[in-house]
Amino acid sequence: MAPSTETPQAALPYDALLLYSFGGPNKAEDVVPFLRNVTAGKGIPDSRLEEVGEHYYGFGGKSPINEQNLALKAAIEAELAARGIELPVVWGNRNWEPYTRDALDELKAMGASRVVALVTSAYSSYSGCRQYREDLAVTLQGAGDLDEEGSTSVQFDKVRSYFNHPGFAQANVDAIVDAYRELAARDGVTAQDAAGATLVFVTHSIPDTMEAASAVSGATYSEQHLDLGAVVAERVEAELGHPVTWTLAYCSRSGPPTQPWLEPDVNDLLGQLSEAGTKAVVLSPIGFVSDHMEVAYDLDTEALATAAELGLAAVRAGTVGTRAPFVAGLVDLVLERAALAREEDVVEAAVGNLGAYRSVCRPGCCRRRDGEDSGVPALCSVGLYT
Ligand SMILES: CC1=C(CCC(=O)O)c2cc3nc(cc4[nH]c(cc5[nH]c(cc1n2)c(C)c5CCC(=O)O)c(CCC(=O)O)c4C)C(CCC(=O)O)=C3C
Ligand SMILES: [Fe+2]
Repeated sequence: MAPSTETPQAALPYDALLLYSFGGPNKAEDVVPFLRNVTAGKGIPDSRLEEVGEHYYGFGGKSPINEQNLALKAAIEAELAARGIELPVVWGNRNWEPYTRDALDELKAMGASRVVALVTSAYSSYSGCRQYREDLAVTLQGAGDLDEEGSTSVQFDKVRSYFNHPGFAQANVDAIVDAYRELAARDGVTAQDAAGATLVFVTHSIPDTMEAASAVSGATYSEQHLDLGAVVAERVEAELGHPVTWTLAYCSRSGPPTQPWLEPDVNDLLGQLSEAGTKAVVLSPIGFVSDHMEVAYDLDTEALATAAELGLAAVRAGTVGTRAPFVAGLVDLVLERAALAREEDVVEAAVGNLGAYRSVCRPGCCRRRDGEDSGVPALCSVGLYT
């Protein structure tokens, strides 16, 4: 943890931090209502929903995501306390309890009037940016806390997309280096095979239309991953002391088969690597911040089984979770957002070539489809319907 160099007021003008996440079911009875919340109006085929339901039932109907968010909340609170910063943290989710509305009620009960929101998605696309900003606006609207001019009884600002923040990058480097060491220590894996393992970054696939629309934020969703991947791979090489071949693959595709989504799927990619003579892989879920169901099922269950069938030695690297560089980085980002709100000059730290993302979203940022005006309001941009 960083030494206490801040003042208790370092987070002003904010009264509270909203840790804003996806949510997931806690028990078998929650699964269907949760999936209904996630997919309302999204045109996902029933067959896909039944299949995803089975992924959850295979884990007793309980997603690990809620406990992981509580752990992250505790880690952020500890980091704030260690730096002597006074800022209460409230947790809310788009798709399950505690809902965004529960968090809003809690914030109002505390008397909070300015809140900084931190979403548990590192990259900029509809799913990781605008969909949260819309949910916030619609929730405030439903509570009678937002008028047509965009005035709110509680004012929300958002921490920028942080995929290229140094803390997120470093926590991923550390997790990948650990994974290479685990691979080298594994029975039956030669030192040469472990050193030659291909580094496969994995992220959530999105429809091509969503990928195209994400360009408004500065670079597309996939380009953001490639930019970070280059930095992370270079640091991994430096730490391991040998070259590393890396690539990017996708998981968790849904939607009808006729709709193009980002490829290659991680399972297909493993097949291609194996055919080309690769003996070992490290799978790094850099698209996710914790080991939730998309990681526990799509990677640990499915992709590791594919690797085993192919005879590939494979280790799945950890997500950033509550690793110290990540948590410290999140607190740095909150303080950066506060300094921007106070209109102070700040250094917005970023690795790679894309530069720091905007804290106030550009008009048209991260729509579901290019040029589409859904008519849904969204907060944390220059206008309510921009
Ligand atoms: C980019 C992205 C992230 C990464 C960024 C981030 O981490 O936020 C992410 C995370 C997550 N996605 C999750 C779960 C689901 N996502 C679904 C569906 C979809 N995700 C999409 C995108 C993303 N999703 C998209 C474009 C769809 C299609 C529908 C739509 O256009 O919105 C569906 C419906 C069924 C299915 O088709 O899989 C489920 C159940 C969980 C919770 C896991 C748990 O419970 O532990 C988490 C963290
Ligand atoms: Fe998802």
